[in-house]
Amino acid sequence: MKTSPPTPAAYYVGLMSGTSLDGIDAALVAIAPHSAPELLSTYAAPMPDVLRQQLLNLCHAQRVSFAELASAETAFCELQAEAVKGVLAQQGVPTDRISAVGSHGQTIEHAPNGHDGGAAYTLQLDNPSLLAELTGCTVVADFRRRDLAAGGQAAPLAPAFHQALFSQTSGERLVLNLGGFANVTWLPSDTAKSVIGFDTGPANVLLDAWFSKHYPGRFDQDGAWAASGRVNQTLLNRLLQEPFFHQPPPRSTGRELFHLPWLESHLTGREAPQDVQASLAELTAVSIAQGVQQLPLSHQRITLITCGGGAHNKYLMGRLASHLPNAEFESPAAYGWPEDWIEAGAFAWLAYQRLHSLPGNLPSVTGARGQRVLGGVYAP
Ligand SMILES: Nc1ncnc2c1ncn2[C@@H]1O[C@H](COP(=O)(O)OP(=O)(O)OP(=O)(O)O)[C@@H](O)[C@H]1O
Ligand SMILES: CC(=O)N[C@H]1[C@@H]2OC[C@@H](O2)[C@@H](O)[C@@H]1O[C@H](C)C(=O)O
Repeated sequence: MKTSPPTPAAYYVGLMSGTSLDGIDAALVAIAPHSAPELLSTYAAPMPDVLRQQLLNLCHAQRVSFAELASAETAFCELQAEAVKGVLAQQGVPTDRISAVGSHGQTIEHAPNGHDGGAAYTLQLDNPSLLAELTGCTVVADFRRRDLAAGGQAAPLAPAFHQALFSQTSGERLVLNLGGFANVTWLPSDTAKSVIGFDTGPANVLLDAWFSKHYPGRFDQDGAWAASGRVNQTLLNRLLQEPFFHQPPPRSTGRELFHLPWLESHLTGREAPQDVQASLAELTAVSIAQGVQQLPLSHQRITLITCGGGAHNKYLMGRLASHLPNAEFESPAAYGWPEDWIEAGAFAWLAYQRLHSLPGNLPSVTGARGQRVLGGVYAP
């Protein structure tokens, strides 16, 4: 009997600029049916200070002009094009080998439940038409709004990719993303069961904001400043009263809720700054541990695959280990995916799903009425 040759892998680029606004990550990914996506090369385009400030001004802005919006969007798309060209040059791959670029865009506001009874929305700044023009690649973009239209939270989307990525391995696992916000994915060992995933709350967003208020630089390297402080239990308890932490899934959040003024509204002004930093790290660790405790874990010991920039924060990882004593921490690098590239990889995979008319969301995670094909296609 003749067997047909295996379908060769197609190349996709995933672009992610997360809520930390530290830069645009580009991942070149080889994807073939029935095998785990393979990471071929990576490129990080750092966010220039001017663009970062422009984007921060747009996040939960009360008043903004269309000219400011357009200027930030154009600069953002130019940086995305630089990231696409950078990741291809790294591997010597010509543009015409790329099936599509999956672009997440920059989240500037996320209100999946609406505000004050208004319509639900999630806003990602992006210009896929310009990106197609600048790169000469097919671009897939606007991944979140179809899930929202189907009654979902539009986030987190990465759990579907986590399932695809780790489907070749067996056993119950958790994937934890420590980005600006933290989200957790439960992959059951029994594949007949549904994946569970949700945002647990802030991860780096408040740590970065409080650090930058006191020191030059964007983040507390290895959590050294937090480690020099002591957790203020009264402050921590006050922060944990935020209703988001007590909502059952599906749930997702963003900068519109957790921002510097939110933190400052809980301070008396008498706290030592380093104690506030330690308490913020504790808030992240405790809210993640509380999220994990809600999961229907079938084993006492659990493998926790940790990704996102917060995985480099030694102090935060130590606090997590202390609140999750039964967890065995594993790096996704063991699967060929270093911790900083999973989210960009997710948007390469979502572009693949779109071009093959396959669903991108998991209704068990987002709460959507059903599976949906996510994103729109912009020809080169
Ligand atoms: N060595 C380190 N020590 C402490 N923190 C670090 C270190 N390296 C990275 N980080 C943190 O990781 C953050 C960037 O993480 P990442 O790129 O995963 O976020 P993101 O993609 O913007 O987030 P999100 O998942 O919310 O979209 C930095 O802002 C910083 O807070
Ligand atoms: C609306 C939005 O951009 N949400 C981000 C954010 O960053 C982490 C967490 O909050 C997650 O919900 C999501 O990103 C990842 C890529 C996701 O959708 O899975």
